[in-house]
Amino acid sequence: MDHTEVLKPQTLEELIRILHQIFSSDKVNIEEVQNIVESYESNPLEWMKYAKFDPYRYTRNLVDEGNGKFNLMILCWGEGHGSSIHDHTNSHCFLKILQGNLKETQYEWPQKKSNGAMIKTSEGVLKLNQCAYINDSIGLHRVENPSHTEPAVSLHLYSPPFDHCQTFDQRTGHKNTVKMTFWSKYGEHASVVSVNVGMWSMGGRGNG
Ligand SMILES: N[C@@H](CS(=O)O)C(=O)O
Ligand SMILES: [Fe+2]
Repeated sequence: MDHTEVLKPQTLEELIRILHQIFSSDKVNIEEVQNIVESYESNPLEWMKYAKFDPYRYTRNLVDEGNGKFNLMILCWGEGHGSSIHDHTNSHCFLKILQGNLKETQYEWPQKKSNGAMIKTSEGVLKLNQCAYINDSIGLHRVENPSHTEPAVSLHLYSPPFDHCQTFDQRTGHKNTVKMTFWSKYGEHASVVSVNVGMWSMGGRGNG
């Protein structure tokens, strides 16, 4: 089916329906997904039930499991919160701003035996409703809420879904594998026991 004529989704629910259709086929048209995700106009009333903040780290809140084809989640970034430099485990990563701004810095993969500072390839600020795309062949990135007064909220789609990634030390290029977990699922707070400590190594104030 050709989706290029699809009208702009009027609600988050409609966006999710369209994403299910698109990802039911085996070939993903990156530009098509990016355009549709970008054309949804963020309405906080539609996503606020997923937007759960932690005072110290960004949170990952699962919205939809995409029939096994993708994970759709809402990330909540308090003032100054950021991720470590990381990869995306061979998946597609779409990142849309629902509220505030996020700064994205991209890096080259470090050379196998290198032991020096990682090379920055680009830097930019993503604005409301913008949708960025990255995958491992484009490179690595770090995402930060640059504001010290405003929180930020973003919508992320990963296909295929993954639950671990590699993080990198900016000064040495050394890497670690970390497990990624959800702060909440479908708007319900994940129980305290299921919150894995692994996620803490991804978040923080841009330390990694
Ligand atoms: N890829 C990160 C968020 S970001 O920094 O792009 C995550 O899923 O937690
Ligand atoms: Fe990322």
